[in-house]
Amino acid sequence: MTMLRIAVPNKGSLSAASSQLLADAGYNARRESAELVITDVENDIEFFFLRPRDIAVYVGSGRLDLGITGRDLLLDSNAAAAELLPLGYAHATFRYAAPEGALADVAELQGRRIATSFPALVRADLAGRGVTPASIVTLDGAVETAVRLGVADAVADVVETGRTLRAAGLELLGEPVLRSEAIIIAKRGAELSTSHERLLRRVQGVLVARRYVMMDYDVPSAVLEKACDITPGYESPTISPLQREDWVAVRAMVPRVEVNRTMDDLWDLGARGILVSGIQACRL
Ligand SMILES: Nc1ncnc2c1ncn2[C@@H]1O[C@H](COP(=O)(O)OP(=O)(O)OP(=O)(O)O)[C@@H](O)[C@H]1O
Ligand SMILES: O=P(O)(O)OC[C@H]1O[C@H](OP(=O)(O)OP(=O)(O)O)[C@H](O)[C@@H]1O
Ligand SMILES: [Mg+2]
Repeated sequence: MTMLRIAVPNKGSLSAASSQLLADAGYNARRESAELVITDVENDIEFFFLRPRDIAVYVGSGRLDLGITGRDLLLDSNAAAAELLPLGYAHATFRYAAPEGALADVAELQGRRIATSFPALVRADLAGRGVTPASIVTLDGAVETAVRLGVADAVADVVETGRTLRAAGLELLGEPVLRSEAIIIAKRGAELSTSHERLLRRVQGVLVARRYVMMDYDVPSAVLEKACDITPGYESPTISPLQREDWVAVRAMVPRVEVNRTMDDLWDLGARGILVSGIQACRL
């Protein structure tokens, strides 16, 4: 069996969180310095550190088995690669923007010059709307400045907080073109081997452990059904007997963001001894 080969972002917004995710999944993908390739002998995997924008190209060509990149970068690449798993970080939207008060909606991009680092994505989106721009000006970054410097009338760019846009005197135009986040990709149509699947399962385990906590509580049997409606668990809550009659213990996974509301609801229902603990790792 050949070694699994994975592409990992070497720079930018995706880089640190991707290395952390792999480390949490038990892989030795820590770069001491500027290594371009790291071999994790124990797990029989090679990690190739590449520019996020290039990762879809390598994976689409079949030279690397899997890669971590951004959904927006994948869609802009036209590579023969497909999304396998969203990773829950590097969340951003991709949007049009124009000088404040200049344009009313996306249709008014007709006949305008649009600056972007994602020309294929923009071309496809505008074609889908039947809008023909005068030109698409492809820039490497700091796209927001293109309007002020007179090389474009509007921009299409990654927006997280919107701070960069506002600072450049631009306002959003229309709804987001897409919502992006970090994703794992594979060659389109490729069959997944057991070692691919093992890596995906490990990463999924980390994501679930990050998203959920374990909740334990005691509740009168009379309201058990209502309690289980509040904490349905990931699959199904575990119910155990208590020595105290007419009470049971319940154990269920709860989304981290809902922990406090869930505890309030359980308390109001009559549950007591509510304990919350973190999940270190899991396979579900
Ligand atoms: N401010 C941001 N917040 C969240 N995600 C972002 C942000 N900027 C870029 N991204 C996302 O990061 C991914 C990689 O983009 P890129 O490699 O250009 O990162 P970057 O942080 O912009 O790096 P660079 O410093 O090289 O411009 C893209 O999928 C993009 O959606
Ligand atoms: O909505 P915000 O929170 O302001 O974030 C969005 C900005 O962040 C990224 O820029 P980056 O700093 O990577 O510079 P770049 O444009 O040179 O890539 C992106 O390209 C936007 O410009
Ligand atoms: Mg950038």
